[in-house]
Amino acid sequence: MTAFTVRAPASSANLGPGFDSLGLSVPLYTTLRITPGNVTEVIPLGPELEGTPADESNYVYQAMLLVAKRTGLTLPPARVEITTDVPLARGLGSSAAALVAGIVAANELLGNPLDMDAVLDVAAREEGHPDNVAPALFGGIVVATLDKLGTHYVRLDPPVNLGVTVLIPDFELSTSKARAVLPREYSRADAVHALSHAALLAAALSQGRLDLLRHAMQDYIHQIWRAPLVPGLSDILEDAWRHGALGAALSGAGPTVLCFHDTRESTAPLHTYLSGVMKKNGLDGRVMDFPIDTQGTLIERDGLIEREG
Ligand SMILES: Nc1ncnc2c1ncn2[C@@H]1O[C@H](COP(=O)(O)OP(=O)(O)OP(=O)(O)O)[C@@H](O)[C@H]1O
Ligand SMILES: N[C@@H](CCO)C(=O)O
Repeated sequence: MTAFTVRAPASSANLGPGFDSLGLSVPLYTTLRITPGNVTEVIPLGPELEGTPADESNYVYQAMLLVAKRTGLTLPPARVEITTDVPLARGLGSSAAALVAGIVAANELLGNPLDMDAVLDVAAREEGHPDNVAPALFGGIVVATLDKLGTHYVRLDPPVNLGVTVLIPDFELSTSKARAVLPREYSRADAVHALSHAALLAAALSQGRLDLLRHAMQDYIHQIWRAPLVPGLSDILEDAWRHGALGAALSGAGPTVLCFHDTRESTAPLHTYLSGVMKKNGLDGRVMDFPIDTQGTLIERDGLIEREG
């Protein structure tokens, strides 16, 4: 078998009330170069991956082993080079990109025993929720559920004129720490608020109703509990619309904050506002605009790009 490359995108999960069930794909990428050979080598490259293991305990290789476990097949030896421009532990799905890239690479190495729905199910079960792995695999916006019957999803093409602006603070917040602050139980009023807003948000995104995003993205399930971990978050959720945002949310488990914008409008006022919030809170970081990635995970072999999903 010849060498091949797998590229999986970053993602932003939850989008406010769609906790553990709604996410979109962001065009920053984790890339694996897989070269079949006589020995297995795992080689993380670049500053973002400094400190990640250069052996089979690396999360990417552990993801590859999940396919061997699911199928009962043995992974052939290969050199696995890993690069990424997804910032780690910032709420942009770095672990999901690594997981999906590893699973897709192992599936390819083994002759594709798993179809894409099975790839998603392996990834969602490992991550514990499908809201990052589904958009990382399929691109676009994905609504997904995970339960004992399997992983079910609907992929939406992003509405025209919808872009994202992300504020990526210069500090890490692990998903496990940001989940530990959440309550174990919620009231019926909170449950009804969450499911009605998540349903409205999914419907609004599917119909291109950008006017509804700000209202539909209200959330009391996770953002209020996580706000103390993310200086400035409460202000941004309250005020970003005054500076051109169509809606705002904590991205995944944070600390990145995501705003939707209309691509026909300048995002300069939003950038000025978000940079000001960071400064006021003594934070460094980046504010960046992105389209929503629509390609998801791709395999490239001999210059030919194959669509996964
Ligand atoms: N390319 C990679 N190679 C090896 N390990 C990685 C890679 N990408 C992510 N990881 C592991 O995943 C951890 C980050 O996962 P975590 O779930 O805390 O945050 P995230 O996935 O970036 O954010 P979120 O889930 O909130 O969107 C890193 O600290 C690292 O251990
Ligand atoms: N839905 C997850 C996404 C982060 O992995 C959370 O908010 O904890």
